[in-house]
Amino acid sequence: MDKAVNKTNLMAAEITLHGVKEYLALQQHKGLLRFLTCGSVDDGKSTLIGRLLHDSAQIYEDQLASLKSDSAKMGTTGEAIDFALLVDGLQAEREQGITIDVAYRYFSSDKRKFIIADTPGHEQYTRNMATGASTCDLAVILVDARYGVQTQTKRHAFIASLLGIRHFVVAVNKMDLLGFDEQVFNRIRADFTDFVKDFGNLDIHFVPLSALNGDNVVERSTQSPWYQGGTLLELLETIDTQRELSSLPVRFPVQYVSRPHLDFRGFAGTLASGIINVGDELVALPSGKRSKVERIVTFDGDIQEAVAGQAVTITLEDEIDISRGDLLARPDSAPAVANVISADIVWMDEKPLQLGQLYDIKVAGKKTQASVTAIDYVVDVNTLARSATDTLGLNAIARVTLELTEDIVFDAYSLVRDTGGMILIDRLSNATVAAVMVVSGQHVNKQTASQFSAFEVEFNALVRKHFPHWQAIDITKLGA
Ligand SMILES: Nc1nc2c(ncn2[C@@H]2O[C@H](COP(=O)(O)OP(=O)(O)OP(=O)(O)O)[C@@H](O)[C@H]2O)c(=O)[nH]1
Repeated sequence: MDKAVNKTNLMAAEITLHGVKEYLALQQHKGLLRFLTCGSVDDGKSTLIGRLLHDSAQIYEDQLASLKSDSAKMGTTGEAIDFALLVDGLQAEREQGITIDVAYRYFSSDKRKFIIADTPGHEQYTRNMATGASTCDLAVILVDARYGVQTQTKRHAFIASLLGIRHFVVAVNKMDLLGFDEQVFNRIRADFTDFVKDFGNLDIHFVPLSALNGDNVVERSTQSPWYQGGTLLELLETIDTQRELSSLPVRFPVQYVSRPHLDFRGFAGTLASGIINVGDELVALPSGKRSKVERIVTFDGDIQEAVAGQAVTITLEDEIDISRGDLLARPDSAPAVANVISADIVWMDEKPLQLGQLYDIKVAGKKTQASVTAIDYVVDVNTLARSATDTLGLNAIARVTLELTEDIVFDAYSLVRDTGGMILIDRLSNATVAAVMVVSGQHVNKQTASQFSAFEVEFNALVRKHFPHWQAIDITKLGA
């Protein structure tokens, strides 16, 4: 007998218990966690996701019936259900060599709603992983207990942390094959912790599990009495990723100006970080004009307080000129402006980066132009070794200097993703060619900076990097 109640039955039971209205209200107010799953081929990612969906009763009756008959047909797991078949769409695509994108799956438990970004683990899919990671708050990194921390594990951890993920769950899978040996688990924990020690302040959890048998996935296992932590689902339900955003400075990128009639002028968007209350003084950037919050309007009516992640429309007491792409912040913690930025980038286009070429750049609803004027270094994603280069190919990760045609309001990506994350777009093909994570920025006097060609700026940067003892000055800072 299956231990999981299937979704149709569970929903019916919950609705009977609470009534339809309460049920819908309950669903609506559950928190949302977006997480990324990554692992190498055969680590058991598909089995784990399938197991998670099944044991948390996310499978409809008809899905379960076809899963049972497919499992019997394939015969890969004997009498048992092959949970990997649940998430096989992606695999089929991979075999056919079709370009893989991120597969998003949705499920919910009593406590939270989840969106899983399931990304392929191969090195050639770095851009897909980066795309998936950019919207996630947590990464589940699968490790096959038999092989421990592998090169791929390190690559995944590096890319996830580069894309701003601070919460990690390392799922040490296939522990059943090693008799749930605590020593194996401890070694993997020590190896992983050692590898990420320079990645900043990370919140890392480790869980020993068997995706195949369901140990410590949703149900607590009797095989690992030495493990005191939560099951994978418990961790996903309880790790707090939201609070951090609310404790950051207020950043409200204006997505559009709402003017349904003459008496209403509101600024709609999603609060990227911080908390806004009615009556708070805000400054509009780049204009620098100030006003106070008059109303915070939502789909469900007015509210007094908006927290990070909420989509709201804000009206101000004064008529000040604000347009799409502008940003609202508190005057005492407003972000800086810059036209020269230092950033980590993931190159996502088949066509290599051209130094000096003008690309469109988009940040928090604002679009302008930028060129990469220097590549400080490119990172080997497998060893993290840095080297010099003058171009970047598909999936390359590098630290670069970008020069923008006008000032933008920005934050470091590590502080606020929405105002520190940008994309570069090819102006002819309109393809997204790079994800940009800002490290720092500065305003450079354009008159002075534009005296120099892109080549001169790049050459100057190379000289400064490789011959620091010459003490060459930074020409981009002249007259700043
Ligand atoms: N013994 C054991 N086998 C497992 C476990 N989890 C997965 N497997 C087996 O490992 C093999 C690979 O599992 P998949 O779920 O297909 O692995 P994957 O990482 O999704 O593989 P790709 O999709 O090819 O990247 C299958 O034969 C699974 O049955 C586990 O916890 N214990």
